[in-house]
Amino acid sequence: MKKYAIIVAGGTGKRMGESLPKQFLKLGGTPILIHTLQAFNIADPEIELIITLPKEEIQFWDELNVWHQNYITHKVVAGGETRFHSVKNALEHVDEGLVAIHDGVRPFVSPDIIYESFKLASEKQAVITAVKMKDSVRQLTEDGKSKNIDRSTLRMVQTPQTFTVDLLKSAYNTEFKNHFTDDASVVEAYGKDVSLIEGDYRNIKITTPEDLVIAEALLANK
Ligand SMILES: Nc1ccn([C@@H]2O[C@H](COP(=O)(O)OP(=O)(O)OP(=O)(O)O)[C@@H](O)[C@H]2O)c(=O)n1
Ligand SMILES: C[C@](O)(CO)[C@H](O)COP(=O)(O)O
Repeated sequence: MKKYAIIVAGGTGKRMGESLPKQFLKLGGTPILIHTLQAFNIADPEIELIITLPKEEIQFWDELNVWHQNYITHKVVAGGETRFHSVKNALEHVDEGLVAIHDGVRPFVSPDIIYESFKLASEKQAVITAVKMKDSVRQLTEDGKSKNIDRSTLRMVQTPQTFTVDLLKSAYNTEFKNHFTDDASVVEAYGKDVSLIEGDYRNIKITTPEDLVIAEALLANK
C-alpha cells in the first residue's frame, strides 16, 4: 500500500517570537525541519514526503537544503492561512493508500511511532498519537472559579495522525472551523471515530522559546 507523509511547515511561528519561522531554526546546527524530514526517511525511505511551506519561504528552503546537503527526496507545496488549509493543499498531491500528517516542528518522532501509526491505520482508518497528562488539570467555570478534572480521562494529542487517503480527503472536503486544531478534529466532524496509539514525551512540538532549550537537550541525549 502506498504511504505518504505530509509534513506541515506552513506556519510563521508567532509564539516563538523570532523573525525566522521556527521550522528553520537550528537544532545542533541543523534546521528543525531537516531533522523532521530525516526522522521519516530513516523510519521508512519508501514513504513519499510532502512538505507545506509559507509560499515566500520556498526559495529559502531550497537554499537551506543545498547548504545542509539534504538530499532526501520530497515535494514542496505552498501552505495556506491555517494548518487546516495547508493540509488541504497538500492532500491534492496524494492519490491512494495511507497518509500521515506530522508537524514539521516535531523533530523527535521515533521510527516505532511512525511504523505503528501506519500499521494501525491500515486496520482502523484513523489513528492518532497521544500521551497521558503529567500535571493536574483544572477547567475554568463560568462563575469565575475553576474545577479539578480527572486527568486519567484526558490525553495530550501529538502527531503523526495517520488515515486512509480516501477518508482524509473526504473529511477535508469541508469549510474551516475554529476547533480544527488537528486532523483528528476534522475527521471526527466528518463522523468517523479515531483510534489512539501511545505517543512519546520526547515527541515535543517546538512552539515557544523554552522548547528550543529542551529540544537541544533531547538531541544531545538521543
Ligand atoms: N498555516 C499554517 C500554520 C501552521 N502550519 C504548521 O503546523 C504545525 C503546527 O502549528 P504551530 O506549532 O501552531 O506552528 P505556527 O502556526 O508556525 O506557530 P504559531 O501558532 O505560534 O504562529 C507547524 O509545523 C506549522 O508550520 C502550517 O503548515 N500552516
Ligand atoms: C496537531 C497538534 O500538534 C496537536 O497537538 C496541534 O494541535 C497543532 O498545533 P497548535 O499549537 O494547536 O496550533
